[in-house]
This record gives sequence, structure tokens and C-alpha cells, in this order.
Amino acid sequence: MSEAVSLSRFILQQQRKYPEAAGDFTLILEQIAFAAKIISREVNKAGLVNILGSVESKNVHGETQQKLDVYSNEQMVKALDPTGKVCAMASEEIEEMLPVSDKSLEGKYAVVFDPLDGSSNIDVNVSIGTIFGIYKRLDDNDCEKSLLQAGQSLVCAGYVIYGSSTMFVYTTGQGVNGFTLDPSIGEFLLSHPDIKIPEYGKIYSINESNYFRWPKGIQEYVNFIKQHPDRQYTLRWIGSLVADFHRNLLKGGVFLYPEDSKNKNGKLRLVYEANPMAFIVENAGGMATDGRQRILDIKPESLHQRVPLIIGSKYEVEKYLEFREKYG
Ligand SMILES: O=P(O)(O)OC[C@H]1O[C@](O)(COP(=O)(O)O)[C@@H](O)[C@@H]1O
Ligand SMILES: [Mg+2]
Ligand SMILES: [Mg+2]
Repeated sequence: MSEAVSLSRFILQQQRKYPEAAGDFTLILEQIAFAAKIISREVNKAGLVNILGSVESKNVHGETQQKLDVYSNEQMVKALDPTGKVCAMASEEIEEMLPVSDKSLEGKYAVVFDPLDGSSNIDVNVSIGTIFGIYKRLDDNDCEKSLLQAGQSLVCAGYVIYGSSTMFVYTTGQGVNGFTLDPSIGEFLLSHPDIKIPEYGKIYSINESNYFRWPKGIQEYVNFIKQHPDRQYTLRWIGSLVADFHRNLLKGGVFLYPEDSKNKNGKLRLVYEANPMAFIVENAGGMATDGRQRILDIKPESLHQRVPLIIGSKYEVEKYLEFREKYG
């Protein structure tokens, strides 16, 4: 039986590679894992405690906020701000940049997050998640700028999946590693070292109910993979980006939330959904594009801008780009 390696020990071992490191980054990552454990506890007993359903308020996207959206957002802020290491935060659930307490103004990092991903699945006990990205502070005077950096400037990105087990998956640019929560000891333990996404996959994940609103190139691409001459593809759509992405990361495949006549820029948000996932997939050997350019090259203009997202196994994403090139 291989030795159990806790997330805390793994993070510390990574830190030792940087003798100049002061431990700020380590503390931030530890606090995100801490918030994830608290959210996981509430998710696991969601039907028993008053955390299902929605609250009156709507978020900046006009979506009715779920109680768990609000609760998860609070846990992330409560975990990050007291560190004094985070000078700015951006969350899906909050319109403006999140204010931080005075002592954090000197913080060297900025954190973006989707506190609860897959909100439409909360009340029906289907896997949901949390997504995060960490940037180095850009400018001493204007910390908000640090939140609007291109994804290629991320120093760390990860997600937590609250599914049959709770997993914490992250990368700092040197490989992608997955840790499973052992509730009996309250520790994330290394269970999926050095994850590599297969170059080819047989799974495609797209909300086909948007078919007739797609540009021709996307319709032709989906028609093609349904009648692929050599390989039998299968459709899987959970409706939680984290869960659909996680499955494809392990098994190979492609996730697509492209633009359509209703959602001109797709549905997902660049800063705290597309960028962190793109950083992870590239570090696992995969690809992420908006159909025209690499997601990580896009310079965000606003905290909540949307972007078409095509992400997953290299061959599958390249095949998609071929069809867009050919049919528009
Ligand atoms: O309802 P649709 O159109 O299938 O969209 C599902 C997508 O929307 C999302 O739920 C959006 O994320 P949030 O739940 O964080 O708002 C993604 O997780 C998922 O991939
Ligand atoms: Mg989301
Ligand atoms: Mg969300």
C-alpha cells in the first residue's frame, strides 16, 4: 500500500522548491482547501439542512442565486481575506471586485473563483464544484488590474468536485494532481498523481438543445462525430462544467459551450471558469479555445465577460477547429 500523501504535505514539498518563498501562496492554497472541506460538509447533508433552494437575490448575470451559491461564496471570502495575502478577489456571485480588509491591501496575490459551479444541479443531488485561479499581484497601486490578467499569467488554478467523493484537483504549472477527501480524517490525500488527458477521446459534452441556434460549423462538427467513420462517440452532459470537465480529463473527450444565436459569447465566464480550466487542461496535455484563439491568450476586459469554451483532448479540439475553419 503506497504511503498516503496529504495535500498539505504535497503543497509544502512544492514550496521547498522555491527557497525564496515566504509561504503566502501555500497559505492561500491551504485556505481554499479549508473552504472546500466546509462546503463539502454542507453539500453532503444538503437535503437535511436548510441549504437547498434559492434566495430572493439575483447575481450580476441575472440568475437567481441558490443558497449554496451564497454560502460557498461566504466560505471562500472568510477563508481568504483573513490571510492578509490576497489584495483582491473576484467571484461569480459578486458584481464588483470584492473588498478586502486593510491588512490585505499589501497582499501579493489576487484570487478569482466560481464558488459553486453547476448551480442548476444543487437541488437534484448531481455533482457540483468550486473553481479557482490565483494570480501574482501586477501593480502596487491598482490591485483590480491583477484580476484581469490573461490566463497564461495564472500561477495556480484548480477545482473541487463535490461528487460521489470530494476531490481537489490543481496545478501550479508543473503537472496536474488530484486529491480525494478522506472524511474520516478530514484530509485530502493524493489519489490521482500527474494527471494527463488522453490525446483522443470518445466523449463529447455539449448541450444539444441549443443545436438549431449554433453556427453551421458547430452543427457540421457534431453531425460528423455522431457518424464518425472509425470511432463510436458517446454524449455525456451533466450540466456542471466541473463534473463534465473532470470526467473528460480522466477519460479523454471534449467539452463544448460554444456561442449560439441566443448566447453570442457562449454562457461560461472567462475570468473564473474558462481560464482556470484552460490552465489545468494545458498542463495535462490538452487544449482550450474559443473557436478562434487560445483561451489563455485572451486579455479579459471585464470580470464577468463570457467566452465560448471548447476544451479537452488535443485531437478533439483540433478537429472542432477544422470544422469551424471549413464551415464557419
Ligand atoms: O444549463 P446549461 O445551458 O446546460 O448550462 C450548464 C452550464 O452552466 C453552468 O452551470 C454555469 O455555471 P454556474 O452554475 O457556476 O453558474 C456550468 O457549470 C454548466 O456547464
Ligand atoms: Mg460555473
Ligand atoms: Mg457558479
